[in-house]
Amino acid sequence: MNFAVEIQSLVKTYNNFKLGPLDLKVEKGMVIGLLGSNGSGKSTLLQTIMKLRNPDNGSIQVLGMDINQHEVQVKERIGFAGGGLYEAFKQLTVDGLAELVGHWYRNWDQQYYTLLTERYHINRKEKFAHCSMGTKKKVEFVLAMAHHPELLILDEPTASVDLISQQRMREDLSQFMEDGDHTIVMATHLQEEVKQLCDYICLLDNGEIKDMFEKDEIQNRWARLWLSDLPDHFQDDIRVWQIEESPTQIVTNQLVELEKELQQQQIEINQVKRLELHEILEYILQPSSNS
Ligand SMILES: Nc1ncnc2c1ncn2[C@@H]1O[C@H](COP(=O)(O)OP(=O)(O)OP(=O)(O)O)[C@@H](O)[C@H]1O
Repeated sequence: MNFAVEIQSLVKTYNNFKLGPLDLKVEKGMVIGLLGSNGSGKSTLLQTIMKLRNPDNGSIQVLGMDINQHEVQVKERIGFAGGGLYEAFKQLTVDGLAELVGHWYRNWDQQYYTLLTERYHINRKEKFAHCSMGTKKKVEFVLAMAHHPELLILDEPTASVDLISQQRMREDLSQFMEDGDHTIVMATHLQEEVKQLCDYICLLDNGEIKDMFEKDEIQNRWARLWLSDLPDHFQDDIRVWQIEESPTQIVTNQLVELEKELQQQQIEINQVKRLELHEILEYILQPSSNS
């Protein structure tokens, strides 16, 4: 299989935090959302993939090449936004930054850069240091897009960005994905972003991958059911994640199978409600009361 990112046994430690050991494979043509609470290690992971942080252990292949051995060739093909990458050059104007960044990439597209700055209402004459937080995020995004990368690595690309620009970014990212060979790995806290863009979700918890799953599949599996009654033996059923009384409700992560069984046992299902993504994530991060 063709992977855009392949990580094996990655470990990165700080004084009070350890990322990994972690294995991750990202198929080409997919959008992977990295989700997890503040401090779970999303930025550390993305920055380590980009070699902005040195891992203690492990190997990272990006677009089929070892990032350590082929850093320049690999980075030519990646668009990265996040991690305060341009703070060191903050005395430059946006146009000045673009000129600098443009020299790093053979595929730099000045016309596309200009079009994007207009689309996002960015004042190209403004010093980067003077740009608002949201504008800085938009500049990072535009610079990442303007050299037509194959892989986008984005760290909360729309955080602090106004709603209209957020929507435009999502549209631009969807368009970016229309070429089947493109891939996005993005850290996000926004449900809207996950809903509109992501194929897979990788859930990080305290530096470890807690789960990785297909977004549509998981949303079909998790539900809350209101029942007329629940026989005792369901208390120990691993498909039943949580039980509540008055009225009798259960949360399941195996809706189809459980519905079938309840019907066979002639237990009346009064209502079925699919869970929102944030509810599902909360359940996954908590141990099941039936496990
Ligand atoms: N340079 C550093 N030195 C020491 N500790 C660090 C450093 N950078 C990050 N950390 C710690 O590593 C942990 C993970 O941080 P990281 O920024 O990767 O989390 P995150 O999942 O991206 O969080 P958020 O959602 O808030 O952006 C945190 O405990 C953080 O304090």
